[in-house]
Amino acid sequence: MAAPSLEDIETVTVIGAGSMGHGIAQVFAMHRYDVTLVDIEEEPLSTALENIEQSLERLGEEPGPVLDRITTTTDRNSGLSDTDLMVEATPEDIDLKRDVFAAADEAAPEHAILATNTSTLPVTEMADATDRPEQVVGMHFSNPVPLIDLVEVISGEQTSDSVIELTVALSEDVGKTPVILEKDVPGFLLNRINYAFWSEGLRHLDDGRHDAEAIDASIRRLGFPMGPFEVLDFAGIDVFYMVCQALQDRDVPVVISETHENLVEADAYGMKTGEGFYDYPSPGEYARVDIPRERRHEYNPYQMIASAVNAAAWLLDNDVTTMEDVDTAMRTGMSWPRGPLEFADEYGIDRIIELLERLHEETGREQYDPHPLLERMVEQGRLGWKTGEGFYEYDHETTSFGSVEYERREFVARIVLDRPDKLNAMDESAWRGLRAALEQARGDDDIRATIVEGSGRAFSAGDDIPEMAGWESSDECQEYLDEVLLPAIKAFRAHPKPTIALVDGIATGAGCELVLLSDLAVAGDGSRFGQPEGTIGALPPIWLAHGTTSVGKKKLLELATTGDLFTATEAHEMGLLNYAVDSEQAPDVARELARSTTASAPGSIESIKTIWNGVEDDLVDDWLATATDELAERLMSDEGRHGLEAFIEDETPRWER
Ligand SMILES: C/C=C/C(=O)SCCNC(=O)CCNC(=O)[C@H](O)C(C)(C)COP(=O)(O)OP(=O)(O)OC[C@H]1O[C@@H](n2cnc3c(N)ncnc32)[C@H](O)[C@@H]1OP(=O)(O)O
Repeated sequence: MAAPSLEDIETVTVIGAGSMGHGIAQVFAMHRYDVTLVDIEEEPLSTALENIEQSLERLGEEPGPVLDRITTTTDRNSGLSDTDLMVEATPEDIDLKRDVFAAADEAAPEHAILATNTSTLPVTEMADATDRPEQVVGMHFSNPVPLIDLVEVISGEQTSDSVIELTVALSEDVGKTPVILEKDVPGFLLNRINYAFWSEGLRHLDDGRHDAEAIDASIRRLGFPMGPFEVLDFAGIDVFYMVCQALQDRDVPVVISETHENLVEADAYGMKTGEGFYDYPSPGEYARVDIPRERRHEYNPYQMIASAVNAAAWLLDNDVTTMEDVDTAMRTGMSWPRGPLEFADEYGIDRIIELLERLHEETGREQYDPHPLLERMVEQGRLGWKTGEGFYEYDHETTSFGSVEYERREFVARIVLDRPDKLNAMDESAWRGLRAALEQARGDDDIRATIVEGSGRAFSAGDDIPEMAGWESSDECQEYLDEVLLPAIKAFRAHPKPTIALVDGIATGAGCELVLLSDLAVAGDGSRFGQPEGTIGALPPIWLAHGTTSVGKKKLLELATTGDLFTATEAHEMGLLNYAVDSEQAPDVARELARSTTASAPGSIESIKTIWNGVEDDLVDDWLATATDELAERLMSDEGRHGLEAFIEDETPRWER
């Protein structure tokens, strides 16, 4: 039988007055529908009405007209006799649900649609209990129903297309965002991805490598309003336990973590019991957990994202749902700032696979075995932002400026110093290339931040020493400084967008000075910094003129006079870096920093930079000019000649007075 049209649906019967049931009743009643709420006893029904009233008041809605549209009854058959749509919201017990569906099939009019709000059980098995399987559909709301807009619309094996269409229209009519699951797979979309995501976090609590705070801090870092353990505490650790069991029952390879088991055994379900991963003031009383921000780089949150992406790939490759619906569901239903596939494209599909392979090797768990869909994407060059196509398509542009590569990745300009065999030493072509690349980024209104990095094992080892050794007079040196190096430095400082130095390796001499002059800087933990110019008979002009705005005098002079290399941790401690993180995470932390700056108005950022440069110029006065004059002298001195020659000959210079 053809499904009724949206206009034909006027009465809705909700079976079960628990937290989901009363929320569903409220939402339909708020949108023109006459609702009958059914439960086996009076008490849950009166509690449900009280809860609906309170919820409406909190939403600033007048309760009267909405409550007037809700009738309650303990007589299921009479509640169904005149219904256009049943939404079943009873406990997650397949036998119970099949009973409800069989009874509804008897009691409800022939045209009525029978929907289940199950979060995990097979819609098809409920449909089988009726003689109208084509009119049985999954309509999975999210808790709290009045606040979370997602509805998973699930097709059972025989659900008709017109019933799916109608369920989508109904969801939209009550202000919800529907996503469609063409197949009735265990966990549907949300819980399948939630399991993949949360279980990767939970695993670490068992082995003690990371704690809940560190993992929550790292996920918040990506823009999530709450970390996974805060969410589990809020939603109910027991509820997720039931989801895990239901997935297991339906042969999904699920590993329930020991920590999870222990919490459930101890009745520590989270906020509702006052205790879970965190403690709460009293049972049922929510207090936002204080997660220390400084712990946000301890764990790599992309491990959880990668696990979620793998689960999403399974859904896509099995034609269960669409890319857009995966991302919409996680954004709308779980408050992800971006969907898993959007995250994957940004991170790089090749890197997602690398992470998964490592996790698979570490755990042997099937959930981490990279899905063939991801492998096919890599074979096709669909790596995400970096190739202009991943799950989605992007505007992508690459240009070479001599040994400097320019790449536009969404809102970020990526400038790569690319002379890896010379540790990205800055010769004339590199300085000119840097300047041209900055110009390109400057002219692109869509670019909101510029990341400068090096290819290979260095950021940059500094100015090109053989090139410097080729200068024959101070004037030649001065001319180079005035026409090549200083204009590039000036363009770097005056760049209107935030500049972020991303270091993963060596940053010495002018390389270290570029880090000093960048607005923000992130380095991998294996990086080494230094100002060794004195050891080749030269001096570091920018370090001396600008250094004290970041580094104290004693440290600045110690490093300039000894040429000692120092670590990323030391660089961070002395104020040269915003973050020193493990190398694997460094590019992501730099990109996240770039994204964070997009919260500020581009004009404000430009003003902020202008003012800071002015303050620094006042402090620096004309010392940079003095330092470059001095450098030109030094390089032409006997010391300078000897030092440069010694480097080229790979000898230790001998300094005599
Ligand atoms: C005003 C002045 C400003 C300045 O910036 S002056 C330059 C200041 N910088 C320096 O003095 C650092 C010079 N480089 C080094 O001391 C060493 O490198 C490092 C300690 C940074 C790394 O040492 P290791 O890991 O052993 O690498 P490797 O074999 O020395 O270098 C690999 C290749 O890179 C070339 N290279 C390194 N730095 C420079 C440079 N600044 N200018 C030109 N080439 C450089 C080398 O020569 C070599 O090349 P090949 O393999 O052909 O021998």
